Amino acid sequence: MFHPASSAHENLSFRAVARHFLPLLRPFWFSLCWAVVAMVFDALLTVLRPWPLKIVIDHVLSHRSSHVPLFANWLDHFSGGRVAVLYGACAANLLIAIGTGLLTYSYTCALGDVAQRLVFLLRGRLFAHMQRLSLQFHDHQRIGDLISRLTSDMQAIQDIIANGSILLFSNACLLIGMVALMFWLNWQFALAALAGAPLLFWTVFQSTRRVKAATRTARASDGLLGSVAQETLTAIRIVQGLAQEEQQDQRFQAYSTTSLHAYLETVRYQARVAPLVDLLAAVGLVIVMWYGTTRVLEGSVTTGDMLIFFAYVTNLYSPMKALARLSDALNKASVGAERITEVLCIDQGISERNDARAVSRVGGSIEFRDVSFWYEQGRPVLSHVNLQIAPGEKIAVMGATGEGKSTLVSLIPRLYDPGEGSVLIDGEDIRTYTVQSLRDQISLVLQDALLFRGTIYDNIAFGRTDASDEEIIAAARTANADEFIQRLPDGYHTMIAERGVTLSGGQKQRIAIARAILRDAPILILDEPTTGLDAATEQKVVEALERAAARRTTITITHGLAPLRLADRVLLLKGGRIVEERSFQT
Ligand SMILES: Nc1ncnc2c1ncn2[C@@H]1O[C@H](COP(=O)(O)OP(=O)(O)OP(=O)(O)O)[C@@H](O)[C@H]1O
Repeated sequence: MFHPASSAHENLSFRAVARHFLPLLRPFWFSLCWAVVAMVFDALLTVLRPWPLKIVIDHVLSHRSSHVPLFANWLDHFSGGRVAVLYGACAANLLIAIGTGLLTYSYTCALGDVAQRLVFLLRGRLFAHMQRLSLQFHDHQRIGDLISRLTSDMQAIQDIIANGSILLFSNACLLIGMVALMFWLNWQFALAALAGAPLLFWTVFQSTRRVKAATRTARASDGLLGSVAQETLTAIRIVQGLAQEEQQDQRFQAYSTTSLHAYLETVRYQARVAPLVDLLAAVGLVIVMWYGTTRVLEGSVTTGDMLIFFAYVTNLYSPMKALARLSDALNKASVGAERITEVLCIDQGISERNDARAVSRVGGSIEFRDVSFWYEQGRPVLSHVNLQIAPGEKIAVMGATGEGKSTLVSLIPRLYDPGEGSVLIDGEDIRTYTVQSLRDQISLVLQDALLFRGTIYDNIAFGRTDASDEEIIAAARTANADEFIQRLPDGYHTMIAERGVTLSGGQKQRIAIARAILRDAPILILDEPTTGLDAATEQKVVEALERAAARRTTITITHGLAPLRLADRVLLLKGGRIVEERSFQT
C-alpha cells in the first residue's frame, strides 16, 4: 500500500525515476543539445577572459614572450608593435563579452522553454494518472499531499531545469576548463593552487547527502501540511460550527514545525559550506601568491601566468560555491522527481481485459451473482450476494448504517471489483465491457451533490458536454430545477462556487438530478438522494427523481420512506447479505 506520509520513496531507484523522466525529454533533444553546446562555448569564452590581460602584461608591459595556447608563436613573431597588441587585447575582451552574452541568452531561452514544456507534459500525465487510479488508492490518500506533488514538486523540477542545470553545467564546464588550463600552464603550480579542492569536494558531497535527507522529510511534511489546510478549509463550516479552530491550528502547527525543522537543518548544512569554500579559496590564493611570486622572481613563470592563476583560483571557488548552493535546488528537484515517480509507478487502476469490448447501450438488467467483497482481508462487507434486477425495474436498498449499501452499488460502475463472484449487465460480466463504455451506461446521484466551480449550465452538462441548450433546460425542468434557476440573477449562467456552497441542499440536489437526467443513461443509481432535506424540498426532489427514473433501471439507497415511492421492490441488507425482499408496489 502506498503511504505518501512515509518516506517510502527512499527506496525508489534512480532507474525508476529515469524510466519515467527520460522519455519525456525525447521531444526536446534538439533544444537540450543546443543548450549544452552553447554552455560549453560559453564556458570556453569565460575561461579565456583573463588571457587578454595576461598578454598585455607579458607582451606590452614586460616585453616577454607569453605562454598563450595556439597564439604563442604568432604573438612572439608579431611585427605590428605593442600598441597593436594592446588594441587586439581590448577587442578580444569585448568580443568575449559579446560572445558570452549571446550564448547565455540562447541557452537560457532554450532551457527555460524545455523546463516549461516538460513540466506541462509531466503535470498532465500525473493528473491523468491520478484520476484513473482506483478508489482503493484514493481511499488511502490525502488530497493535499497529491496536490503538492502536482504543484510544488513540479515547480522544483521546473526550477532545476530552467536555472539549476545552467548553473550546474556551465559551472562544471568552467571548472574543467580552468583546471585544464592551469595544468597546461604549469602543473606544479596547478597542484599547489588546487591543494584544498579535494577537502572542498568531500565537504560539499557530505553536506548534499544530509541536505537531501532533510529535504525529503520537509517535503513529506509539506504534503501533510497541504492536506490539513485542504481538509480544514473544505470542512470550514463544521470546523467553525464546532469551534475546532484551535485543534486544527495545532495539527497544522505540528506538521509546520516538522517542515520548519527539516528546512532549518538544510539551511544549517548549506550555511556551513559557504564559509568553508571561502576559507579554502583564501588558502588557495595565499599559495598562489607565495608560490607564484617566488617563481616569478626566479623567472620560471611570467607575471601574466601568475595573473591567470590568481584569476582562476579566485573564480574557481565561486563555481564550487554555486554548485554547493545548487545542492538545495537539486535535492528539492530530485525528491520531487521521486515523489512524482512514486505515484506514476502505482498500477492500481481498474484493470481492463485485453478483449474488453465497448458496449453502446445496454437494456439495463443487472445481476449480482454470488458476490462477496471486502476492503480489508478477513472483514467481508458483502457475502455471497445474489440479486437480479430486470430492465427498467426500480429497487430500493435499505439497511442500517455501515451494512454495505453504498459498497453494493459501487460495484456496478466498477468503482471496486468484487473479491468473489461477478456483476452482470444484460447477462454479461461487466469486466467484459470497457470501463468507459460501462460507466457511460450509468448515472449517479449521491447524497452530497458534488458541484464544480463554474456556471449552473456547465454543472448540468458535466456528464454530457455535447448537450444542446434545449436539452439542458429540458433536463432542468424535469428535475424541478428550472423554476429556481430562472429566479437566479444570471439564470443558467450563474456561477456557483466550489462544492456548490452558494446553493441550498435541495437546489444542489436538483442540479445533480438534472445532470443525471441529461446523461440519459439506462441505469440510474441514487445514493441517499434526499438525506438532509426538509419535507417540502424532499417532495420536490422525489418528484424529480420519479421523472428521472422513468424507463430506467433504478437502484435507490435510502434510510427515509419518501424515496420508496420510486421502488417496485425493497431489499434489506444486513450482515453483508440480502435478508429480506419485499415487493413494495403492485
Ligand atoms: N474505502 C473504504 N475502506 C475501508 N472500509 C470501508 C470503505 N468504505 C466503507 N468501508 C466500510 O465498509 C462498510 C460498509 O460501508 P458502506 O459505506 O457501504 O455502508 P452503507 O450501508 O452505505 O452505510 P451508510 O448508510 O452509513 O452510508 C462499513 O463498515 C465501512 O466502514
